[in-house]
Amino acid sequence: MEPIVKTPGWLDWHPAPSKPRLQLPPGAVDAHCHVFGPGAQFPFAPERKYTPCDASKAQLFALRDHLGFARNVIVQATCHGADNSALLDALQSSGGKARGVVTIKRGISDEALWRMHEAGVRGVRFNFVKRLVDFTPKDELQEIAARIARLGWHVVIYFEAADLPELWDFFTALPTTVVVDHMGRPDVGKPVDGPEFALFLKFMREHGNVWSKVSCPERLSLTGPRALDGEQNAYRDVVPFARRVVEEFPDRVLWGTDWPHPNLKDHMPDDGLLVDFIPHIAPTPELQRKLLVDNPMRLYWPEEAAAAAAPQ
Ligand SMILES: O=C(O)c1cc(C(=O)O)oc(=O)c1
Repeated sequence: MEPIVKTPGWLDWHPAPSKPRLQLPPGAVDAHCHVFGPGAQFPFAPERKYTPCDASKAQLFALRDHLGFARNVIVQATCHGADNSALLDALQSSGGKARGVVTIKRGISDEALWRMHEAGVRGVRFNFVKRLVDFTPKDELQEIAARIARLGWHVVIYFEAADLPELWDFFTALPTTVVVDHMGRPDVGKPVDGPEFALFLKFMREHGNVWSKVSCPERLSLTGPRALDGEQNAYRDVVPFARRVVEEFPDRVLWGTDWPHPNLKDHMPDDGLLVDFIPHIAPTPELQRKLLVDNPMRLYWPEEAAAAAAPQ
């Protein structure tokens, strides 16, 4: 087999993340993270736009325990295309502590979908970020959305803020819960009260089925400071955007580490300090509990969330 060569300039995940100062609420969920390979066992997709380092399920579960999370939601990374084997293997090894979001093509059989459901899959990801994927026709995505809606799954969408106007009609016609990755990548150099972010807030306000991950400050920040060397006030330029979303839509927000942080160009954050970013955007224990426990449990482990809410 050919040796696997990482994309030039690739940054590997932080080798020794700190212990967060924030004590996470019991049952906290890291609701956006990935596994990469290992490439020798689960080859990367031929159509991929980058070749990452390996980031295995064991390494992900070790990070979960180190940071104090109880569960993970593993999202199919684009470097694996529509081959979800590494993700499904991770779900099956998680002892019920991980659920997943896959990428699929229209030819998939009902039986394959059902096997994914049994492994813990609860969503599909539609990606519109051009540097990551080739274009998929909207009619194919609509067909997939209609099929997975019947399983009670949701659609995760990844796009950049400038593309929201063009994608609006497609997104607002989706028949499921819709979860936006990384707040739709706002340009945080623009004002939080400006028209671009106002459109995103309107998207959430007018559509009660739209949720947002308030994740990836390390990707969105233009001025830092970086979550390194004990910095407790990292990525200050992202805070007003994420806090606005958390405060206006406290029951429709999720948070995740985004480990192992694909395609970061200038630094790799300390994941412990990323956790310490959370109180800046969700300042009260109640907001933190919704963001980290109640909301992800309702979406990914609804049977447990319902049982916990039922009168004894
Ligand atoms: O911005 C990115 O580069 C990125 C890539 C991927 C992926 O390749 O799946 O996932 C993410 O959540 C973010």
